[in-house]
Amino acid sequence: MKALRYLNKYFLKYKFRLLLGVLITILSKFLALEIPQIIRRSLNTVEDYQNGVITDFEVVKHDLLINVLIIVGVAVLSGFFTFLMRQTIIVTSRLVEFDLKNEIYQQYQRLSLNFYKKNRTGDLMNRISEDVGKVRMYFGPALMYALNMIVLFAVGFTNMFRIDAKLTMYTLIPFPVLSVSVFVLSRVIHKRSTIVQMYLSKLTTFNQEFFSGINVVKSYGIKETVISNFESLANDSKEKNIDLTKVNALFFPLMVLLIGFSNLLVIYIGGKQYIAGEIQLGVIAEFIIYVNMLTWPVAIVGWVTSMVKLAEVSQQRINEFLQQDPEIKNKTHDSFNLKGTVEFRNVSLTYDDTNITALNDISFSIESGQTIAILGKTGSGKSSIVNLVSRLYDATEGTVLIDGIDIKECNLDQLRDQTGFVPQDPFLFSDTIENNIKFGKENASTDEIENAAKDAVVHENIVDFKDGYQTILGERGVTLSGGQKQRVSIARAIIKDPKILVFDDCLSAVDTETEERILTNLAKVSKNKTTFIISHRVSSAKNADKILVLEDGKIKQQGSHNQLITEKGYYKELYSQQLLEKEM
Ligand SMILES: Nc1ncnc2c1ncn2[C@@H]1O[C@H](COP(=O)(O)OP(=O)(O)OP(=O)(O)O)[C@@H](O)[C@H]1O
Repeated sequence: MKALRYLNKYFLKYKFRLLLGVLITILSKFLALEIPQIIRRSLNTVEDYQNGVITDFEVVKHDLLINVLIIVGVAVLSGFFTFLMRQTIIVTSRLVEFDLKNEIYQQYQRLSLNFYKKNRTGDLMNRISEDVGKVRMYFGPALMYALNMIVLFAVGFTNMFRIDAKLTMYTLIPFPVLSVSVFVLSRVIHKRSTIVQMYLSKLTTFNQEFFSGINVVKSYGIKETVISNFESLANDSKEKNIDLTKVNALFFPLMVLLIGFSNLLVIYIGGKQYIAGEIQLGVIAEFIIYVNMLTWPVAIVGWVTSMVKLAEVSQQRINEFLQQDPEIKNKTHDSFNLKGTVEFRNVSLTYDDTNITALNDISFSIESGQTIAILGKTGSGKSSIVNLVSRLYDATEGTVLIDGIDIKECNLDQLRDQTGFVPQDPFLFSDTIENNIKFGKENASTDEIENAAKDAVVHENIVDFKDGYQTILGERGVTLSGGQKQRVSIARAIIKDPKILVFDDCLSAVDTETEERILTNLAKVSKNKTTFIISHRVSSAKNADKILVLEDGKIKQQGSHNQLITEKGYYKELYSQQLLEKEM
């Protein structure tokens, strides 16, 4: 129950609604328990008439009519209260579900990139859907049934004892057997449903990865392997579901058997008492109704226990995420006027999941408004530098300074707000091109959008589409080429008009002519902006104020284009090689 304590704040938040629900439940059960008593009275009246205690048939008829009307009235009222009970308690559980989902989603937004690398997407989705669903069952149905049971028991048994203590004792004989067997069954059900849940998670993750990697699956012709892997996973899942169904199937017959046994006892013992003249016929009828009314709540004890247990496991899984502190914390919300000077002072970065040292004692600086190009072989650490500038990661050693202030002391939201980042592998949402660009500036005008697209040299491509800027991308619509995607995401960064612009190898998929045009536009757009350009091409770097050449996480060369082409090393080699390619 420890994990579920987390939810107490929601009990407090919705206390009035819940309290109302509790009152309504009590009232509805009180009403429902009136019915057996009225039936007892009716049968007793009939018996009294047969025995000559009541002689006037009209009195009997009148009594019976009144009782029937009361039963109908009570049933309607009890139904109405049951409706209200659901409206209060179940609706509250839906509100809690909504709050909890939002809370988890907000936490997902706060958590750092490392968190997403450590946890699989299927698992992240399951916690926000399946697990929250289980927790809702604790808040809604479990609470409602538990309340139902308590009221039915308290009132029902009091009534029974008051009428006939001996018959009540006999009637109760099967109840302990019932509760123990239900409890044992529920435990087995609980264990098996946890396994079923685990397999469901595995299937979700498998499918999610399959859909994301559909291109690879198709192009590598590994359809058969994927189908067979899916089949084997689905088969395991089916086996586990059948295991669960088997115990579930035992549940109902067991209930019917025990209810039948209790009924038999009432009829046998009650019958003997009736023959002995100790009770009237109506009491037997009343008891039979009680037995049927009370057996289900006993069975539900086990069900509720298992619901609470499942909710506990789920809440524990949710808490694991909710209680995780983001690795990248925003220490301050003080606003600052970002100018864009960036300095790396003896910075090293080791990714803690892979233990790879991507950067090793890096020092350089760049003034506000300047452009820096970073070149180097693949894996040399280029992206890692810009990851630190956007504070997607924190340096393991050394300091990154923005405007002379340690980046960890800067307002993170503002820093990211003032940074336009075009990643190596751009991501576009399944939305219109316009909205994908506007993502950089929500209230951008049509002119601003078009200008950004023109600067990114993608406007001509967009207007060629039938729906122009309203063209839907992704799963539901058009698939852009790699180069078009890169340029739409460049437009998204440009429209943001940030202080720091980062282009992480985002011109790799465009031809050199388009690259030239984009670079010319960027030179204009990035005036007064600090710009990072990561590239494998000298053409992207040559106009930069400063060029860094990285090798194995270290700065090998540093300087301007004119300096570096005279220096022996990677840059000169690359320059000569690319010059040769151009001439050929
Ligand atoms: N998020 C990460 N987590 C763990 N290791 C990483 C991560 N990003 C990069 N690395 C590792 O750090 C090293 C440097 O990678 P980085 O992406 O900075 O190189 P790069 O020069 O940008 O390469 P490329 O030109 O191929 O994009 C590589 O060995 C890579 O495997």
